[in-house]
Amino acid sequence: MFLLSTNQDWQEKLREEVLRECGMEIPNADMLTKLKLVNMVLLEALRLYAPVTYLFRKASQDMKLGTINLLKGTTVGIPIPILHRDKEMWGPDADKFNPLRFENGLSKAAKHPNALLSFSMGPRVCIGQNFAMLEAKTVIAMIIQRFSFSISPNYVHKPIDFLTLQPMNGLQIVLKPLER
Ligand code: HEM
Repeated sequence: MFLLSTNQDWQEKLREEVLRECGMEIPNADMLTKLKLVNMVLLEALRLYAPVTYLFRKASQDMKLGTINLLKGTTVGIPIPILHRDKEMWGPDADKFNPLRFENGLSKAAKHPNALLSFSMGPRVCIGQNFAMLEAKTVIAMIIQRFSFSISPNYVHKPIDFLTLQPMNGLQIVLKPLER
């Protein structure tokens, strides 16, 4: 909602897509798979503001990680926001909101196919990721069908890691009902 409020052009593109694929209906599974732009915007939001900011792993044995020697029992913290804004990995516009980077799919968006770590990866990957994406797509689609929205002048941009990443003083959005 924050990124669509501050990028009105994308809000309008998403509204066109949602109204084309769903009309004013509650989106069903078939419709949701057709919401490509909504998906791209959600992936870009998960890149710029990953809700889980750190992954922690413990070395189960002595090992070499790249050039670093890790002793058994060492805890490694993986700072997702730093990796998600790495210009070498994502390109010079890594700090910018650019959903088009996901145009050719998740694995082609960055130099490494698994660069997006919002849901982690490997054996402990988030088991709720497909559900979370479907839920978010449905909610965004249903809001965008009914309202245009912008950020309130009272909003102060202070993302804070409080178990998950959140806006420190809330996210004040101004909603305007769309006439249909
Ligand atoms: C945007 C929403 C979500 C995000 C960003 C997210 C992110 C993550 C991340 C990063 C992990 C790995 C944590 C780690 O290994 O340290 C994880 C694990 C997990 N997530 Fe999610 N998650 C989301 C939604 C959900 C939902 C909706 C469910 C359940 C319906 C769920 C269930 C789980 C479970 C059970 C694990 C543990 C998997 C394991 O360790 O084997 N998540 N999630």
